[in-house]
Amino acid sequence: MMAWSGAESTQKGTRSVRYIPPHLRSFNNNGGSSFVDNANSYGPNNAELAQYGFRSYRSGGRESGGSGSSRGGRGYGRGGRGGSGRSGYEIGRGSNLSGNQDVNEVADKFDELEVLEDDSIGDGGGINFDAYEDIPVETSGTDIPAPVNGFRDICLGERLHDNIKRCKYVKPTPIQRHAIPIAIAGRDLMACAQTGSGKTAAFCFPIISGILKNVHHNKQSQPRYAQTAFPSALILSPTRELAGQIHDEAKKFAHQTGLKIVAAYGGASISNQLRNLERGVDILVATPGRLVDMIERGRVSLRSIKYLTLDEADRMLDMGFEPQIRKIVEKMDMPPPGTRQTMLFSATFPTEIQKLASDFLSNYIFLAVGRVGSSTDLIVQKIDYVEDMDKRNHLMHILHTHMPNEIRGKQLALTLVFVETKKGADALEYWLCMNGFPAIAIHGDKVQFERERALKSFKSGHTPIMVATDVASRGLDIPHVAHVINFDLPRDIDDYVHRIGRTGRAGNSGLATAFFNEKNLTLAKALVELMLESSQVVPSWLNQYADSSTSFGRNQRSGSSSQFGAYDYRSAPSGGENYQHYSPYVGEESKIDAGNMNNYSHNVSTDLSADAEPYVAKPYEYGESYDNIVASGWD
Ligand SMILES: Nc1ncnc2c1ncn2[C@@H]1O[C@H](COP(=O)(O)OP(=O)(O)OP(=O)(O)O)[C@@H](O)[C@H]1O
Repeated sequence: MMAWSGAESTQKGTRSVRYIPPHLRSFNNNGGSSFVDNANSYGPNNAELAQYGFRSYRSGGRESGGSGSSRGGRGYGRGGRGGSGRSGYEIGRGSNLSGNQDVNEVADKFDELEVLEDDSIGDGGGINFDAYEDIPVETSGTDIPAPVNGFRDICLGERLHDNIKRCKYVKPTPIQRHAIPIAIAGRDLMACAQTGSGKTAAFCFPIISGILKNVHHNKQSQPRYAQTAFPSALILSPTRELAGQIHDEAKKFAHQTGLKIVAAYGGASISNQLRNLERGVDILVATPGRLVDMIERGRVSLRSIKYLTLDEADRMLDMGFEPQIRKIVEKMDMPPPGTRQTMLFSATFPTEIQKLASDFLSNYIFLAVGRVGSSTDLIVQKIDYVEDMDKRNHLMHILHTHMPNEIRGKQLALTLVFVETKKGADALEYWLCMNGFPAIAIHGDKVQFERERALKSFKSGHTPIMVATDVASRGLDIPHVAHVINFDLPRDIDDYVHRIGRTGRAGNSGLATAFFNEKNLTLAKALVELMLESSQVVPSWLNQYADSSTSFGRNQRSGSSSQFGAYDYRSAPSGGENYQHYSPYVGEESKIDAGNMNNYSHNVSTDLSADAEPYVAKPYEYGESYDNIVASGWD
């Protein structure tokens, strides 16, 4: 029996208590709510769902003998598992929203897009540049090239300029204004800028432009060994989905240039990827595991690499990925720093990672747009105190409040819910669907086909709620994500920054709600500091938790703070030597309330490392219901 209280109903002769969210209690009087007819139905009624093209999943669940309980996350392999190819709920049929639109359509039809003149696109080409007006920028290093105001101020080549217009990018974002001239000048770069601020273009444009300028030289210098590919540029990403996204973006930027961009990531057919490589490759976008595999098969050589980029660089160099990145960068045949150009990008850059990263760089420039690791003011952050046992109830309340109302453009606003574990993601997805909320889960235990289908279904609005682990926390640029909910808060504030950064992108506003309780105590201080930096209202109870907690705040993490908190570790008096190592994984382990959280397994590595080198950590000894900590879904 669910431990919810509220209105009462009679079921099978016994008095049972069911929960009705306060704001929906009036529905009883109106007679329009499913709450009146159905003791276990908490979702919006069919009429509400139909309005958006959804078919309620609720009745199906009950007919199939569902107890209405939210327990029992196992064995409900709807759709995704076993490959029936359909989710239990069917959404979007006949919808006038963008439900059936293929999300890749725009990329596929790029050819047909007009190259508009600047003044016909409008001021910001869809980006709210006012939001970035006052952002402080700090650069350090020697001989720093000056920033530019417009794309035309840099000689990127006509074809690239045309493609920039096709993308409707009128003005460079601040990170682009500063990073592109630095990269064009051939300098190594460690760049930190807020989520959704255009870092992808900031590293893609100089690479594309640089290869195009040297195309003749590149062709001549490329050894012509059969079957081995010699890319000129390598872009590494921590997740398969992000690699796919960067690949798609780079293809748009390199449209009609003749450059060949190939993606190589795990979970997808290696033979197809190898075939693509055989046709030639200038820019290879890869996840580390699949790349190592290809190199070891002799199908890729890194000896012609002139440009190396690590996107989400701090993630790529943390404990999950670092050995593999070192192998790729230092132990294969890649030219050394100084010979190749290396660029590292992320929204967060803890100092210890900066130190590691400097091994890969030569005389580099450090660039921080905004404070290192800060979140953008465009995201309204809300923190609710919610005990574990109340989380679902509270989530439902929030979804009721927001979901039926919000339409962004022509599409229903999307909600992204982050949970800690893969099983937790499946369990919550199931529970939401059982309660009439169209949800789909994405995590590292799903096969790639399921992951891609989940993402596509979410992006298109077919399934406007996605429950995700950290596999979806970084880099993904999904339009219309209006709300990010941290159902389970991460243990690391940087992960929080990346998660909430799935909304409030490209100058748009967004909302991020987090469920906080005493288990998240170690995050309190950093959370308060982050919120204050981005002008958020901090609840007084959270301030009290922050004051009482002994956790590290952000300043301690970054080792120093300058005017606005940007920080190049080289500028510390001891070159960063006095930095206190901070690991979110050490100390207080998050003990998950298995009773409430339904088949949660505690996994010490975040789900992002599912795309990396097999990483086996010590299992927590919480009892038999917890699995060994072996991340799966390796490349
Ligand atoms: N100059 C520009 N004008 C208009 N839109 C832009 C411009 N630059 C980037 N964008 C758009 O802004 C969005 C965010 O860009 P991008 O995904 O590169 O952000 P990011 O900084 O890499 O974010 P994250 O830190 O989450 O990886 C994308 O939809 C991109 O197309």
